Amino acid sequence: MSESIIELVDLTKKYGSFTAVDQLNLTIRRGEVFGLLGPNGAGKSTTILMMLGLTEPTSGSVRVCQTNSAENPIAVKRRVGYLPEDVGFYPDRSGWDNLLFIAQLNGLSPKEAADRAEVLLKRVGLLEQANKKTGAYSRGMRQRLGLAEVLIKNPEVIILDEPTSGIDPKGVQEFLELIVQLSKEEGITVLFSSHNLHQVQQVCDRVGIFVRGKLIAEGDIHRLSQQLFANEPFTIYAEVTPKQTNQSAELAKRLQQIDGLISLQQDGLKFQLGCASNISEKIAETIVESGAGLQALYKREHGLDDIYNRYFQGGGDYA
Ligand SMILES: Nc1ncnc2c1ncn2[C@@H]1O[C@H](COP(=O)(O)OP(=O)(O)OP(=O)(O)O)[C@@H](O)[C@H]1O
Repeated sequence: MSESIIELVDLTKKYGSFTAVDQLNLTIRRGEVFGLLGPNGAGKSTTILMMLGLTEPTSGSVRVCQTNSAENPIAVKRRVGYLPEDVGFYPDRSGWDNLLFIAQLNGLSPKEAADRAEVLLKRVGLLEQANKKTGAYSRGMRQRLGLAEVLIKNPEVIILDEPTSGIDPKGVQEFLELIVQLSKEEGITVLFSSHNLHQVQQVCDRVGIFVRGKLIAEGDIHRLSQQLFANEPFTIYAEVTPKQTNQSAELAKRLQQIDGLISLQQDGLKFQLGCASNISEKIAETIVESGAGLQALYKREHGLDDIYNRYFQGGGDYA
């Protein structure tokens, strides 16, 4: 197992009597893409600010790249790149000028800065628009330039806070692909904070579900799914065309008698069957024997949206 690069131990942040982050324990390993997932106000940004040493924990500790962020924020800042939700640029200067300025602030010589800026603008797909003023950049272009700025100091970790909000679907896809590439090809650890389940599911190796300052679940999606849906690991979907009236009600009764069927939901001609094992064959047989037409039958693994919804079922506990 690779070394841990972010370690939070009993990390707590209070604003007066309000607890924004509540005894958080989390370890993120080098090279992982970790998704911090949670609704608005869950405490994601506060946790990120503590990782960066930009706000002090009330208690507990946070170490990033083996450095205590509260005690030595400058050392952490040198090794960690942070892309906030909205990056500020000089709007009447070009992308190239903005990037060069950041490179020089990070101590690169003019030659190093120019060389690195060219590599990074190419990497984020902005080389052709490098001379355009950033005031005329789209939201997607701004985020890609922001990523280039973050990468200029060769960080070991990048922290992205809602990086794709407001970008069009194609731009989102390109941005997500870039993140995966950075992680896989350059071994950069990525912390991706978002409330977009599908994006997190697409790029993250592991996720942490965060609600009201607490981490209520953590792990890879497959394992979380196994934990939560232990009794019904399979969901099988069937679509039928009844050939007689009332046939679908009759079919529902028959399906309910199949061994291994745990739950059945019906929406018109569509059935959703929670099953203890893969009983697709038996389901198909039952439908055909009932005389109804079988239009479609497919099995789906539980995804992050099922996991998230399951945690929020009965809401009061978590939401
Ligand atoms: N400086 C502050 N003073 C008082 N309360 C704060 C402060 N900063 C954050 N909070 C509160 O702490 C809670 C967590 O906020 P935080 O911004 O960390 O959540 P989040 O998960 O990042 O949400 P979002 O996705 O909306 O940014 C919220 O209830 C917020 O109102």
